[in-house]
Amino acid sequence: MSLEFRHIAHAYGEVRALEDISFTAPAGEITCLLGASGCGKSTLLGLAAGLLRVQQGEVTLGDEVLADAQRSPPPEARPVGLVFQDGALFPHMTLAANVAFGLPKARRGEADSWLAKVGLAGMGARYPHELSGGQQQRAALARAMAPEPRVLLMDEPFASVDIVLRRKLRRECRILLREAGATVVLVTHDPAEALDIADRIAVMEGGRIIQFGTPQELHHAPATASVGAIFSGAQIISGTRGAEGLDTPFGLWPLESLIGALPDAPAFDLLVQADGLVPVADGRGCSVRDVHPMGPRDRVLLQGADGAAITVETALPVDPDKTYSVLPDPNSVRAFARS
Ligand SMILES: Nc1ncnc2c1ncn2[C@@H]1O[C@H](COP(=O)(O)OP(=O)(O)OP(=O)(O)O)[C@@H](O)[C@H]1O
Repeated sequence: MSLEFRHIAHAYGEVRALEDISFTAPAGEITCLLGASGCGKSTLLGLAAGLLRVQQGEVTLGDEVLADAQRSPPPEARPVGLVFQDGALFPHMTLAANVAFGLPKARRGEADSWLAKVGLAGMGARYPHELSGGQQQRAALARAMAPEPRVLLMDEPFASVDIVLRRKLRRECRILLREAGATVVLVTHDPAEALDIADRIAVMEGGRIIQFGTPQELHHAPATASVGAIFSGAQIISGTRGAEGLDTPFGLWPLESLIGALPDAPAFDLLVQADGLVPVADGRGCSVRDVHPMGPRDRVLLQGADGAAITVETALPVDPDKTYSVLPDPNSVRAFARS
């Protein structure tokens, strides 16, 4: 059952947190809300969960209105499971009791099998303080999934887990969620996390969605340079229209380096990939600040005369005592008009 947000706007007094948000989290898929702190992710989740009242617009589940300015059922009356950053297990209850808490009496015996699904087989008799942070978060996931809610809302669910375990846990979590067929909306500020787990991503900035799409769609046609920059190795540098191409702090770039045509504007945000750039030792003034060997390639940080920096990943030898310019590969740079 898909969860749809229609023309949602929200303010906390004078602070406008969300402006005309519309998107659909498709049934059985994982949709990530991705954006920097304060962009409105948790507010959006809170409106669907019933932690906040809808002020403007509506949230629908399938054909039914879940909440609008007139209707705001409490969280427990919504067919929605919630998982928060800290798991928030009941500390005085065993894991099995935690998981059984949301189940009808006849189904309470299922708690142990839900714990087994998240890799906590045989741990039902333990208390939350007897578990690691990652195990607590797994238990919280089991508790949220056990009642088989049609929708699962997750706010930074892996944030309190250490980085090594986080990746493992979110990949396992993705498989479990897909198998359960739940419609999931997951909040994160970490682009790598969104790309790792999401079927679709809503990229948010300043209370708005600037692009909604699959990771492939965002990669192939980013709406802004900042959307393109969520991918590893991507970076944004400044450029202006020159007589024979683009003037950048790292040299003159020919128009052939562009993907598509140059927008009609005097100044640009240029989206470039670190492994699509070639360092050229031509004494043009970019100094070498760092050369970091990373296996097959080196990661090189070059600094232009104006202080701007660019990262280049290259298999070519780079001499820290020389100065360079940087040349992009043909068809590798996306130019966005600078507002
Ligand atoms: N209770 C509140 N009272 C006043 N302003 C609030 C309140 N809650 C959130 N805000 C403001 O609303 C905006 C959106 O906040 P929200 O928590 O939804 O963002 P977020 O993207 O989830 O941020 P984070 O990643 O830091 O949790 C921010 O400007 C925030 O300061």
